[in-house]
Amino acid sequence: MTVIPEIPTIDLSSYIRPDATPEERAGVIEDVRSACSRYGFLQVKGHGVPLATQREVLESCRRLFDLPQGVKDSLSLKNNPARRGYERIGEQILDAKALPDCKEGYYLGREVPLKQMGFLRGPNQWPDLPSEDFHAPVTEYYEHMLRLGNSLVEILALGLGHDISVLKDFTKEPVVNLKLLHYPKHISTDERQFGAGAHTDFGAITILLQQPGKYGLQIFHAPSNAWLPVPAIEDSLVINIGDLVNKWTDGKYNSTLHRVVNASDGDRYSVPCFYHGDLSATNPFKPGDGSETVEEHIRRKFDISYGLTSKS
Ligand SMILES: O=C(O)CCC(=O)C(=O)O
Ligand SMILES: [Fe+2]
Repeated sequence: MTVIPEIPTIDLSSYIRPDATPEERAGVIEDVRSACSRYGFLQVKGHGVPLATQREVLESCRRLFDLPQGVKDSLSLKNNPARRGYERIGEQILDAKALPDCKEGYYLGREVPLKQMGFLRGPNQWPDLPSEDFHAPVTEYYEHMLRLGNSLVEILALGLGHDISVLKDFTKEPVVNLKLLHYPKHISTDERQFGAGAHTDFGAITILLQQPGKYGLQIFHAPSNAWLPVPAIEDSLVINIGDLVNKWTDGKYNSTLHRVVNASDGDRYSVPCFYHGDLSATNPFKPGDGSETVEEHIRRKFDISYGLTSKS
């Protein structure tokens, strides 16, 4: 009988703490390496993101998605070359064999001036909510994601046997985007309906905050041919490898198929943070391998999932 494993939980404080010893850091690097090569998924605690900040950003999700539909639609990502803003229910198709996703979302990222606007970079679209209810908590969470994302890519590179200097171009001006998500209660009886259809993430790595207790995320475990639920535990963040790192490591670090079916008895909120990296970077682990740039790779996958053309 195949034993269905649990996704490992790793305490990152032994790497992040300024006084962590080289042995402690090496232990974390090895644990992350093993989790990435076995599952492509892990959970982390000791990540340094205050619990109050996590709670506030989830509250901000609720406030945003509670706005009237017309207000949300006026902030649509489809009118925005930077792809910042609102996605309505059914607007994204993550699995072409399933029905459109039963979720609504909202993309945000680093504030880039209008004159430098381009794919995945530009000014954010801010909803008309008091700053303390939305802008401030979301920005605070975002700053933590930047810091944590940078530590994680460092840990990944070290685990692959590289010096962190290989990340110079990749982390120069990294595109790191947040997506606020809302899954309404799952009421469909159609087995092709998911909150998020089965997919792998497009970028380098994803850091996911789930609303505590609101199960729904499942990852595909190929050896046991089973979908494993990922626990939604307070103060625990889920990290997963995206297609870029999968490609750059020839599958050594796997981007694992996952999907969401809201298993709770009500709304479920979550906040993935997609660390894509500098858009002009290519494979930091094998320079000059002729691979696509980060931008070419993400643009292709992202725009297809929204039925957008890849020109603007
Ligand atoms: O909501 C979740 O738990 C996961 C979302 C996800 O997989 C994604 O947005 O790529
Ligand atoms: Fe995902």
